[in-house]
Amino acid sequence: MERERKIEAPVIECKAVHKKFLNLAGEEHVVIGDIDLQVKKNEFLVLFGPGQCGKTTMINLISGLLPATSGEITVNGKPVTGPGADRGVVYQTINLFPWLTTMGNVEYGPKIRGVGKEERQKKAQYYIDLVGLQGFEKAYPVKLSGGMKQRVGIARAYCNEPDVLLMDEPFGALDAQTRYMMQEEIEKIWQKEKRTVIFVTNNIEEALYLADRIVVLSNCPATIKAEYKIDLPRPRSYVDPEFLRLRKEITSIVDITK
Ligand SMILES: Nc1ncnc2c1ncn2[C@@H]1O[C@H](COP(=O)(O)OP(=O)(O)OP(=O)(O)O)[C@@H](O)[C@H]1O
Repeated sequence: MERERKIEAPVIECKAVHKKFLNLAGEEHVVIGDIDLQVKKNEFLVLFGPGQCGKTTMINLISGLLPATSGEITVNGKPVTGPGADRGVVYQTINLFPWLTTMGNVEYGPKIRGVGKEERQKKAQYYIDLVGLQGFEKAYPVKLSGGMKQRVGIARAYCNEPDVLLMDEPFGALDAQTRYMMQEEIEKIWQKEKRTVIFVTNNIEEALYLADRIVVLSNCPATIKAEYKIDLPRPRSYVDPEFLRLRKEITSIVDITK
């Protein structure tokens, strides 16, 4: 019984999380209403919502970059009080170090944590191979396409071996074709190297392709509008009738919140 309870304990837990900012006029602007959210181990959770609803703010709160105004966020039972190696973040803006090669970028985290060269480069090579960048270890970001840079960002996040991966519209800046390709890639990577993921998008196809569960957020201030458990077999087809039905249903829910 005790063992079962432990297996079921959520990796990420948000309890009545509330966030407000002061705008330039000094007025309070509530961005996150009270959000309660639990994410299970190795679950691929998609936060889906309209533009400017507060998705990035949620990622910043869970990553520890921003403090919540009230409420509590825990990761593996420990309150989030700032950034930590247990949470890796992949951003839409590809923020690689331009002066470092692919290998240099991917091994960066273990390097600053003092992991020896041989061990960290072996680990980095594993993740470089995992994201399909073998042969580009010595390339600098300037020589890589947008999709390849995002692969480096994913390998870099994975190389820290975090419990949780937070992905904030990682494919939002890519062209449509590359975006489809990267959706397929991230699904394969996650199948091979399971992690607890929170993935932010405002693209319903992307959400349905990737999610175990989609949490639909309302317009700002963000609250949870609806949740969908997505049981479609993987890899998914964008033209599967159930995929298309869910796409229509979820899109209509987002529209009526406007
Ligand atoms: N540091 C800040 N100070 C003041 N207001 C902020 C701050 N960060 C975000 N906001 C405001 O919070 C609201 C939600 O922003 P956020 O970036 O979280 O939304 P989003 O859903 O990620 O948007 P998008 O889909 O366009 O990326 C916006 O109105 C934004 O201006």
